[in-house]
Amino acid sequence: MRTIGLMSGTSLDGVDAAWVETDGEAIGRLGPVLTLPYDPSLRRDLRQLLDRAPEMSPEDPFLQGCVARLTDRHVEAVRAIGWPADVIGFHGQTILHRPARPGTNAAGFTWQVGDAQRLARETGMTVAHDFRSADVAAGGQGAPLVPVVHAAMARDLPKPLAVLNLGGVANVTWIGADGTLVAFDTGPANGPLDDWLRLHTGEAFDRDGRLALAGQVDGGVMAHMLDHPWLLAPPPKSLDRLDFDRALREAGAGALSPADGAATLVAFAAVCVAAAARHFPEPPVQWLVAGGGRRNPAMMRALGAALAEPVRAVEVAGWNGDALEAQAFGVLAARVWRGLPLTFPGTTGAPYPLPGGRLVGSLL
Ligand SMILES: Nc1ncnc2c1ncn2[C@@H]1O[C@H](COP(=O)(O)OP(=O)(O)OP(=O)(O)O)[C@@H](O)[C@H]1O
Ligand SMILES: CC(=O)N[C@H]1[C@@H]2OC[C@@H](O2)[C@@H](O)[C@@H]1O[C@H](C)C(=O)O
Repeated sequence: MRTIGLMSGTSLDGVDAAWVETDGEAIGRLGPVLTLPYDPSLRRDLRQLLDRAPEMSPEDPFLQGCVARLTDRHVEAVRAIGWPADVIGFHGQTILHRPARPGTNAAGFTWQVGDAQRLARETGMTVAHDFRSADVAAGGQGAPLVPVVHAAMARDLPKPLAVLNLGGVANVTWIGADGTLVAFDTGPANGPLDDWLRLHTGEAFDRDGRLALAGQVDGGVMAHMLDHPWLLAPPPKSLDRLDFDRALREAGAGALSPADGAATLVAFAAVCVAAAARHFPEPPVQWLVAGGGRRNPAMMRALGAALAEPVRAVEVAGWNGDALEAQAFGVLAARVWRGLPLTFPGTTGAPYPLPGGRLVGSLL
């Protein structure tokens, strides 16, 4: 099938789009990729949505305005790709993620916003969307979803392999020699760092890790954060973009200088990844890193120091580390079309390999 994948990630920086030929299992021709950045006002409003989502009704006029603007940007991205597709994979924007916590009875909840019908109508293409809710309803974490695509991409690479995505939140996929998948969110990555930069410098992110590289890691804050139960909790596990904000505040991160705060947030992200490795069945031969965090030398240096194995950007394997998630949602759209499972016991804790997602036709 010809697919276009669209991903608007937790960094809220824009929508990534990619054209992929795939049957949902193997990956064929990879076509154009692009990112359409959000203008500062949409970015600010989406960030506000994250804060307000827990108390927000789906009918809220502010929310609906944001959804229309967000969806229009996705329509533009499909038009800018300019290649025809049989199905679009439309992730939407996660504004709240509260999966069921092991050991509790409360039902899980995950909320991605975006108007799939409008996207289908405007593009004239079929749209696959709502990728996470079936998994959460079945007791899974609803994230991460990309691991099955990581495995397809990595078919010919040496195993065991770890693929790490450094987005707003970081997630890892461990792929064993026999195809076993162990995948989960490792911890915060760029999310708290971006917020820190916005607060102290007005910049959207720490370009090239300059601020973090100028600072010192704070031992007191790190000691506090290393006690966080998240690090030892076994997978499956997944995070909301804001899950660590309170713990970081309580650890005193807010009192640090801008540079020391940035250095400490980077160090904590790396420590979370190192802690994640303890949950792998065996060490990987290498770590392949995707997502915007691989462009941050402070982050890559901290990972290199924290991990025993080589850490490399996914480009060494010929992948595109900016487009990987968008490409994955193209592949996942084909899987929705074919009714193939999206999630597995080893990825989200789904009770069994579980299909998900919904399709909207352009004529509806
Ligand atoms: N040159 C750079 N230097 C430092 N950091 C960078 C650079 N380029 C991108 N980043 C970081 O990467 C982030 C964007 O990463 P990415 O697009 O992978 O996130 P996302 O897909 O939105 O998140 P997620 O994977 O959690 O959904 C930016 O917000 C910034 O923090
Ligand atoms: C709920 C949600 O949107 N989670 C995102 C987020 O961003 C990174 C990490 O946390 C990952 O679990 C997931 O995204 C990727 C695309 C995934 O599902 O594989």
